[in-house]
Amino acid sequence: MLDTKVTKLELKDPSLLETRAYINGAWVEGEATFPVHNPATGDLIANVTDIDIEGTRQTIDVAYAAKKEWAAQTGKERGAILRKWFDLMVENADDLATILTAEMGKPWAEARGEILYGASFIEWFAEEAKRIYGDVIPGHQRDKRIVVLKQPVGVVGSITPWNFPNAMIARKVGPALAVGCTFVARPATLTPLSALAMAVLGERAGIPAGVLNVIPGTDSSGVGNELCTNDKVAKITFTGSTRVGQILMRQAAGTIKKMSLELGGNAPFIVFDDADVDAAVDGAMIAKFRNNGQTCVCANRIYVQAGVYDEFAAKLAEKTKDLNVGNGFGDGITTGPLINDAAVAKVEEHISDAVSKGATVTMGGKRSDLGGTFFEPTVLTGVTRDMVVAKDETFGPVAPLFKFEEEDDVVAMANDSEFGLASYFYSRDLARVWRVAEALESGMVGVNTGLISTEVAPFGGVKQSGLGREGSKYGTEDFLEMKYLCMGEIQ
Ligand SMILES: O=CCCCC(=O)O
Repeated sequence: MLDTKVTKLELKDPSLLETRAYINGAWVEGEATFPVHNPATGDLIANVTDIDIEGTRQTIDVAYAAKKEWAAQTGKERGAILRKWFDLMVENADDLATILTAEMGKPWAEARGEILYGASFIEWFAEEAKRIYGDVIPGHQRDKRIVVLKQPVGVVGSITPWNFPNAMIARKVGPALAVGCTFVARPATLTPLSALAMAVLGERAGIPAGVLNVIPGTDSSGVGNELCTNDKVAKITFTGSTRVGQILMRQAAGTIKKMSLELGGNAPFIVFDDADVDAAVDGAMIAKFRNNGQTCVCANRIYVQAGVYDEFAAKLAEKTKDLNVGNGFGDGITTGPLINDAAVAKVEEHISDAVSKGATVTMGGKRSDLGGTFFEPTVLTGVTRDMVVAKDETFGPVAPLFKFEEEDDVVAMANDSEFGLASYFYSRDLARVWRVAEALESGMVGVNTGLISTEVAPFGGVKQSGLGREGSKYGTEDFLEMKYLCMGEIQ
């Protein structure tokens, strides 16, 4: 039962809980609002301004008008503002985490970790702002010199998901603003408050009017379509499902926009006989149960070689017992609720399909006694290729264990997916480490680790997991155009 009375959040700085849209440096109250609820309790946290297609169009105009002046600033000037923004995020990490947990459900400590992770992208790109280098190419004729300039693409439209309401925006807006683009952010309808709180701090950091705009709302497909078809938007950056990514790509084709797409995954996690099994169990716990399994890089298929299968399965089940499911504000909680009923239904379908085809539930397997969308962390053994979990991303706390015999077979099974975002494997054989790392068809490979996300590395996928990379020294490239000057001699 969803509440209709707003529940007050305990914040050191209550002004961070902003419910208005942020457009052209002003806080805009819309005529319509929409409710944001805490998925752990159903409590109403806020009624947020609902920006429609017309409001989106006006915001794009504003961002378009602001782009010339912002691009004219030096990298050092833009970087200084971003650095201030980073400092403010870190200073306010507790409150930002409280807002994040309230709207998304992840445990408060994990939410705080996300805030620092998000902030790290702002810091990284504050530094990169000074390093947008061009090139000088030796001329192809005696009287010619060739110079390559890197210029900001212009207005960036950003569409981000509910599972990382801070970090997914941070790693898009950081590079965009660093190189001189202006930004229109459309946060997920379920989690707009983290994005608005970031904008509050962005304003305090001195981001000029029109450069950063945040337009929450409910008409996701209408606003997405406007961002993708509006001539004034030069680039779309999106994190979300492959299905929606395909729609956006089709819509953006009409105006040939640059696209960065960080889409679905179905990550294999492989444990070879020669692995350190305890380390592999620890890695699997992170890769599988981080954010309650609701992460695009979460391990979705766990392949364990026959010689260590039983040991690994027993140890993983034992560790899973330590997870503590509950309201993310509770002490010692490691695992929050799933985001909504549809997420629970998908998890239940995947488990019942696997069990109907012969899998065994060795841990969890059902809704938690806490009710709502809480679900018991689950381990399944005896999982086979014909089960839905082998093909579909579960996006929930289910660890399905497949048994394999040969390296070639497991690499073939791991690659037997239209997705190619992340993969993980554990082995102590150096030759195998290189062989398997090179053979896996994914943009990122965790070798003897279950956690690969950092601002210093290029995050992104191959195949239908997306286009482009976020973070790292490569992270600015998708926000830049290259222009070459062919310089003739002046006679
Ligand atoms: O769902 C995708 C979120 C990616 C989180 C990360 O950076 O690890």
